[in-house]
Amino acid sequence: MNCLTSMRLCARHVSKRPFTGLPKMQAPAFPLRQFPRMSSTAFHFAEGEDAQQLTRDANALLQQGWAQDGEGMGVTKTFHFKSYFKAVAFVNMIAAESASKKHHPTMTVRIGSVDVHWTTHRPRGFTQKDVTMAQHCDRGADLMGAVDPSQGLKCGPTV
Ligand SMILES: C[C@H](O)[C@H](O)[C@H]1CNC2=NC(N)=NC(=O)C2=N1
Repeated sequence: MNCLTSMRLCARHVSKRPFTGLPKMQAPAFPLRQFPRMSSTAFHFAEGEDAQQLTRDANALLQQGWAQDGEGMGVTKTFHFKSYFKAVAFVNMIAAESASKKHHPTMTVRIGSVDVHWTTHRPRGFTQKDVTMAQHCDRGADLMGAVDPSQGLKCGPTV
């Protein structure tokens, strides 16, 4: 054991080494602000919205299977159908209401399902319009025979 590996202080080395202070703090692997988001219940309401009313409505939508989007700016839900034709008919039903209300969702159509996302672009955020349109989707889905996810048409071989 020499003077560097032992815990004993060696006057020869201690005196020759300049004091460099405490070891530098290591930066975290990623900036703390980019830490993965915990699931959050904070919606970003657009300017001018009635926050109390919108909070009640947003919570009711969450109870109906809607989920907050990643930014808290809107809500998303996937509707399932037994045929592609029904999925497309559902999209058209939403499209008709969107044209009439001048409020448009982002939709992804799959063989037996439709993803719907409601948010408001101007003013930016979640609004009563998104709530009204999401409620319209739920009513339309019931009328058009939306099914449980397990019953929806899936791509691939049937077993
Ligand atoms: C002029 C027109 O009514 C606006 O651009 C509408 C169109 N559709 C819209 N749809 C959605 N989702 N958000 C909007 O802010 C919006 N604005």
